[in-house]
Amino acid sequence: MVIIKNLKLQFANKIVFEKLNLHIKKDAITAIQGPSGIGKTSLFLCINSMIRFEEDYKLSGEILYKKGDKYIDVLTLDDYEVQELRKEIVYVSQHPDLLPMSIYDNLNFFAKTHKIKNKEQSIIEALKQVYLYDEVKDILNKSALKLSGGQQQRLILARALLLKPKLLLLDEPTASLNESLSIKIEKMLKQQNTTIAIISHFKSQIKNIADFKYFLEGV
Ligand SMILES: Nc1ncnc2c1ncn2[C@@H]1O[C@H](COP(=O)(O)OP(=O)(O)OP(=O)(O)O)[C@@H](O)[C@H]1O
Repeated sequence: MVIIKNLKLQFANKIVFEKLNLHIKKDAITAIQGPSGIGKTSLFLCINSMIRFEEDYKLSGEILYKKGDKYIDVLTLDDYEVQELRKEIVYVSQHPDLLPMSIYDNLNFFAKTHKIKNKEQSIIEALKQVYLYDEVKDILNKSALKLSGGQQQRLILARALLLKPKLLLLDEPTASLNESLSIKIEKMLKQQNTTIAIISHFKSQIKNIADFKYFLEGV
């Protein structure tokens, strides 16, 4: 689904990674590990091309993404093509980036822009998938920013699942959750019929869900 060849990323004069080669296989879960600051989040931002919003960066190599039955190189896309790409590749940040709106509207906004069918039912389903529905069903019109860290993290995961992405990039998706919720979320992710790449520093999590593993090492 994604083939990364000889990727090099640099901010100003600092090389983050180079000669990076990696495959994200369709319908499998690929785990990305590595020490703090090695470039895991930056790698995800390269894959969905959000890196282009950063200042003073240089990116070279190839990120081949299978769109339909042909591969496109993410590095060569124009802004419109990138916008379209982000409907298929959804990134879930480790820092919940919720909008200053109600819980419901945080989902509804994206459901509308992505033209999700059976919107209301799909929103409820997504909240149930992340084990949040029972906690928020009576406060759906309250601000999402008032939720706890763990609830916010599950809400942005629900938002991503709602969009039914072809590739889901998860950056430490359970970092703010307790162990029992983390295990439930892991099981749910394992049952998804989608391609997932996940950054995680939890060895047990990687053991539980990863089909393939990569460990990023310093340059
Ligand atoms: N916009 C930026 N401008 C300059 N340097 C940056 C920028 N974004 C990230 N970096 C640097 O690039 C390196 C990789 O950062 P990144 O966040 O990708 O690492 P990470 O492996 O995800 O770390 P962590 O596990 O702590 O989240 C770090 O040294 C970071 O300071």
